[in-house]
This record gives sequence, structure tokens and C-alpha cells, in this order.
Amino acid sequence: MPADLTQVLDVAAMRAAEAALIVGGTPAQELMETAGRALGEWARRLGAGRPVTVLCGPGNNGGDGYVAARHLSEHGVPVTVIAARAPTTPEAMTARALYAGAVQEPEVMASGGVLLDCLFGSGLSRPLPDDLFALLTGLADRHALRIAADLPSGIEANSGAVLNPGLPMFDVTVALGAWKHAHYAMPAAPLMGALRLVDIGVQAVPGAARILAKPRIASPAADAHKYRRGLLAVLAGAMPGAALLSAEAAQRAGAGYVKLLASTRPEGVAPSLVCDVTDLAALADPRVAAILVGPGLGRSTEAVGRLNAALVADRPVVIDADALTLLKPESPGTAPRVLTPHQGEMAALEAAFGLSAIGPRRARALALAVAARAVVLLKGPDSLIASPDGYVTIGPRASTWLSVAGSGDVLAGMIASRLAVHGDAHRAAQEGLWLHGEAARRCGPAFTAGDLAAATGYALSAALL
Ligand SMILES: NC(=O)C1=CN([C@@H]2O[C@H](COP(=O)(O)OP(=O)(O)OC[C@H]3O[C@@H](n4cnc5c(N)ncnc54)[C@H](OP(=O)(O)O)[C@@H]3O)[C@@H](O)[C@H]2O)[C@@H](O)CC1
Ligand SMILES: Nc1ncnc2c1ncn2[C@@H]1O[C@H](COP(=O)(O)OP(=O)(O)O)[C@@H](O)[C@H]1O
Ligand SMILES: [K+]
Repeated sequence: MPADLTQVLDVAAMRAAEAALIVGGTPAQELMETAGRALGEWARRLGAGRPVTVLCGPGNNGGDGYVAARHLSEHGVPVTVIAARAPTTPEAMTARALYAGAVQEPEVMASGGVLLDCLFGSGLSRPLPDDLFALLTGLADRHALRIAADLPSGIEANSGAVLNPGLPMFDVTVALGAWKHAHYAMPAAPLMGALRLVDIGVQAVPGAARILAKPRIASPAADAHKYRRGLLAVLAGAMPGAALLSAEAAQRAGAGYVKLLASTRPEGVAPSLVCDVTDLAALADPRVAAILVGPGLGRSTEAVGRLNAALVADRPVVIDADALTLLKPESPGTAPRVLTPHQGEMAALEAAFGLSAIGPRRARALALAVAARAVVLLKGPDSLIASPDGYVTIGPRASTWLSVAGSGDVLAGMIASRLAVHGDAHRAAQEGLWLHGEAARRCGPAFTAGDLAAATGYALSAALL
């Protein structure tokens, strides 16, 4: 069976997946051999002739390092191996024995080309002791290129916690076998540099989180018309600018008809955007395929009324921004929902739904998804999507320029537009998150939310079948 290179595993699942490979007939030593050789090959190629220092710890991460060192030596690359601690696992002991070159004491301060950090990987259970922290940071300072084996040492694999403040920045992190949550989670992710993944044959783990894949979006069918493509109702509120931004993105993300619902026509409505001043009455139109409520809604009693009107209309709905702070367990409606909280809105929702705010973001998002019977897109530098049936999708790193006012309104518009097209909340959240990241990539640096909304069509074109 081909390996699964899209899943993101926690340490227990990774160990179980490795154990399954071993039971299936691949000895642990062979797994280490595959991982270590690939690691050595990355160091050789990225080093481009420069010498490599391999820093080895006591566990299997260190074992990978001895295999990498052997591979590098066999290819004529000058290697210095430093054993920070003696190997303790049978595989690491064998790997060390098979490395024919000298192994230096940790006092040796090598310098030069590439540092390959094989001190600790997924087995790190506590902060690095002072001597190892000093050794790692000292070596990192003395090498031009820093590569981490599996994870930078000092990172907790499940949570992405940085256990030692002041860890060095790496240029490349070579994940071994499968992605771990830390590769995509804050605060660890920015320390890792470029990410690469080595295939050691790890099979798909049922229910594992997955990296968000590029969606496959179809063009309108030959017999399409604007209603069949999806009518999206965007509820304007106290500050209509935000809803206008959402609507602008939504018009470019696939829906055939985007209507702004307001009691009076706000200023700045583009001619292409229909503003229905019958306002909430327009929700009775059976052709409304999806609703977006929240951007610029306000938090007044009137805002609560508008949110509830959107929910009782019983159409697939995106609930964003202010509406998230007004949503309650007793709020009406049974239609599919997408909630798009940032960290602050997440805390408000957790309080409203009586949930604990402790634990990794993915677990918190899942708990809310179940409690609110909604797909939850938890936003931030490490955005992720959780669905009530237990699936987690991890957003790949996105442009940090997305941290601009109105960027969330654009995302909500993209998701709502996709929801109007097909009504599937989970798929719409995935498509919207991908389009948001792609639009940002195309915008380059220092864009406005308006630029981002305007780039939606280009992002969509990249995902067309
Ligand atoms: N298994 C496989 O088939 C494959 C595994 N692979 C590789 O194995 C890696 C995982 O290996 P691993 O589980 O041995 O963990 P690793 O990160 O080397 O360290 C654990 C050791 O460190 C110790 N220790 C922990 N924290 C410490 C601290 N702060 N300070 C000091 N000591 C500390 C801990 O001891 P203890 O906590 O019991 O004291 C234990 O001795 C994985 O990242 C990948 O590189 C790949 O080759 C693919 C095939
Ligand atoms: N540092 C960052 N890196 C990547 N994406 C980010 C970063 N900061 C914010 N974002 C994204 O930008 C959007 C901001 O949304 P939100 O917080 O609702 O802002 P606003 O209310 O101004 O629209 C979210 O999609 C979030 O994931
Ligand atoms: K490492």
C-alpha cells in the first residue's frame, strides 16, 4: 500500500503506525535506515559539498543521525559526529556501531557548513538540560545551515510548545515518516524553516488529522444559471463595510448571486452587488442557498435578532465575527453551520458552551464542533478545521500578511460562497481556507483586505478542475 504523506500524527499514533510496520515485516532497524539515509541525503544536497556536523542524542532520533553520518561519509562528505549522550535504544546502538568514523565528545565545538540536529525528536519529554541546550545553541551559532531531524530539539511534538526559550531557528526541518502536529502549530512552526517529509512507508491512520489539500472546484455546468450556482444572502449590520468586504470575496468564489440584506442601502455598494432593502424579509426566499451572518453585525439586541433570523431561516450558514459572541447553545436552527472564530471569539464560545479552554487547539476546536454541531474553523497563524464527526484538517502555513484588518471578513465571504454552491459545511470551510491562503500568496506583501477579496477569482482559478 502506498504511504500516507498527508496525515498529521500525534506521538502515540506515530509509534503505533511504526509498530504496525514492524509487525508487517519491516524491522525497526530498517525503518531507521530508511529515515537516516534520506536525512543524510537532504543534508548532502542542501550542504552542496560543505562539511556536516551531526549532533546525536540518546534515542532513535540520534540513531537516525548515525545512519545519516554513515550515508554522508559513503558519499565523501566530511562529517563530524558528536554524541551528546550515549545511545540507549537497540536500533540507535546498532546505528552507532555501524558508523565507522570517529564519534566526538560533546565538548567539541565543531563549526562550518551544515548542522544536522539529531538530539531529540518525537521522544522529547521535558526541556533540554542546560548542557544540551548550550551545546545545541553553540553549534547552531557556528554553522551556516541548520537542519533538524524530524523536529528541532526542544520542541514538544504533540503541542508545538517550545520547551526551551531561545532555541535556534532552523533552515529546514525534515519530518520522518509522517507530519507531527508541531510542524504546523504555533509557537514551534516558525522555528522550523522549510518543511520536508521523508516517506518510510507509514500507512494511513484512521481518523488522523490531515493537511489541507488543494480543493478541486468545478466550473458552472453548461445549464447553469445564477440561482442554480447558489444565492448567498449576506446580512449587513451596524458596520456594513465588513459585510461588503465579505460580499466582494463571495462574488468571486463561485456563488452565482450574492445579495446584501440591509434595511437601507449602505454607501459604497458596487453596482454588481445587489442590495435588498427588504432586509430580513428576503430570507424567506426559498432560493437562498446559504447565509453569512456576523461581519460588522454589532452586539446589540438588534444584532441578536438578526442572528436568530439567520438561524431560523434554516439554510446552511456561516457564523463569523460578532455573531460568534452572540451564539448560545439554545440558539435556534438545525441547518449545517460553519463557525470561524479567532482566538478571542473561541474563548467566548467556549465560555458560552461550557467548554474547557485547556488543551491543544485541535482538541478545543473538536469539542466546540461537537457541542455546537458545527464545523469550526479556528483561525490564527495555525488555522485548523474541526468537524462534528471528528475530522481535523490542518491549514498549511499561510502568508503572515493575512494579519490585516478585514482579512477574516474576506475568509467568511469565501466560505459562505462555497456553501451557497454546494451546501456542504466541511467542504466549504476547507475550500474557503485554501482560497484565502492562495489569494494571499498571489497578493504578495502588504495587501489590504480589499486586495485580498479582489484576488479571490485568481485563487479560484488555481483550484479549477
Ligand atoms: N521508532 C521508529 O521506528 C522510528 C523512529 N524514528 C526516529 O525516532 C525518533 C523518536 O525516537 P525516540 O522515541 O527514541 O525519541 P528521541 O526523540 O530520540 O529521544 C528519546 C530519548 O531522549 C530521552 N529524553 C527525552 N527528553 C529528554 C531531555 N529533555 N533530556 C534528556 N533526555 C531526554 C528519553 O529518555 P527518558 O525520557 O526516558 O529519560 C529517550 O532516551 C523520531 O523523532 C525519529 O527521529 C525514525 O527513525 C523512524 C523510525
Ligand atoms: N500571522 C498570521 N499568519 C497567517 N495567517 C494569519 C496570521 N494572522 C492572522 N491570520 C489570518 O488572517 C485572518 C484574520 O481574521 P480575523 O482575526 O477575523 O481578522 P478581522 O476581524 O480583522 O477580519 C484569519 O484567517 C487568520 O487565520
Ligand atoms: K532533532
